[in-house]
Amino acid sequence: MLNNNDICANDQLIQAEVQSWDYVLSYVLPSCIKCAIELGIPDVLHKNANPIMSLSDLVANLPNLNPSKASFIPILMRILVHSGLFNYHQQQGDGYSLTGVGRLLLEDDPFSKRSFFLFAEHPVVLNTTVSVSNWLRDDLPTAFETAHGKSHWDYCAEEPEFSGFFDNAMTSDSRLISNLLISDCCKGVFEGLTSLVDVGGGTGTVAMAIANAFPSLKSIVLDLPHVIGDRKGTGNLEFIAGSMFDKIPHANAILLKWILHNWSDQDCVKLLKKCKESIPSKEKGGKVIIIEIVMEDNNSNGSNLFKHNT
Ligand SMILES: C[S@@+](CC[C@H](N)C(=O)[O-])C[C@H]1O[C@@H](n2cnc3c(N)ncnc32)[C@H](O)[C@@H]1O
Ligand SMILES: COc1cc(-c2oc3cc(O)cc(O)c3c(=O)c2O)cc(OC)c1O
Repeated sequence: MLNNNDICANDQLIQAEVQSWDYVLSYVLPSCIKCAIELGIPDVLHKNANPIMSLSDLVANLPNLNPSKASFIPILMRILVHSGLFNYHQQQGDGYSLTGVGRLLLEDDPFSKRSFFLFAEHPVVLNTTVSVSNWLRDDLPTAFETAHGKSHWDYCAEEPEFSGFFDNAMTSDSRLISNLLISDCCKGVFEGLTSLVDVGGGTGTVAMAIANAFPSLKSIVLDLPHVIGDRKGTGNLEFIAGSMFDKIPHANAILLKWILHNWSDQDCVKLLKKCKESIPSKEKGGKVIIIEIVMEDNNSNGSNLFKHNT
């Protein structure tokens, strides 16, 4: 007969077993989200005249689905319903609709996270994530270099397809943050400035929003040549190709959005010194505006580890 200690031990084992299956299968959801995006499921649901779309209509409207695979769509939908991306409407005979999070997978939603999901599931990124233990054993600075033999930025310069995925992911966040930056809550930071360099400004989404909101402010995007490409500025927006470690154009202010987290402390100090050389003193209005994820102190329990700070 089982005593109380055995029952406790059994309960703990069952809990551990359940938890471990969650970990083993945690790869399933991101790959199902990628699959749904690539099949066009969120966009087909969104474009349907009725907010609830029947399974048969959904299957019939998926542009690239091989008819022999139609019976697998309910299984995919079940996982995505369970994860809160789609609603399931049984009363209406197996119907689906988009949830609030599901809307963020749409191609033309202004706050779409779609390109971030596609980037995170790109084979180059997946190969990086499975190389972390090798990286901890070798002496290379990043897991990306362990997996691919060169830095993320050199790889991007040579592989336009991957670079496009990365730039699109960054652009999607920039669209969201730009709206916030030029809103009442943040626009004071830019008032009175006549020039600003968005260092590592990517495809220019943030600089463009600032240039449009502040017509008397010249907004310059500095990024690597493969990112700037043949982008041409207009009016008060300019694109400059170059390395921020070589030369940063002079301006009243510098914006560093999602830059410092990619670099070691020593590189950050080097970069911040370069920034200082390119702006007037604090007394004369010079400023460096940093947008980064700020981590709580190491002693916290991690429940609010990530905070967006401006
Ligand atoms: C994480 S992304 C952030 C892009 C953009 N600021 C944003 O938030 O969407 C980092 C950017 O830094 C650029 N970058 C990397 N090394 C650079 C360098 N040496 N000089 C200029 N830009 C660089 C990358 O090309 C990329 O666009
Ligand atoms: C936020 O700025 C950056 C994000 C990322 C990045 O990188 C990875 C890498 C990975 O192996 C899996 C992932 O899901 C992601 C991301 O989702 C993600 O955002 C990378 C950066 O520079 C290389 C960033 O600056």
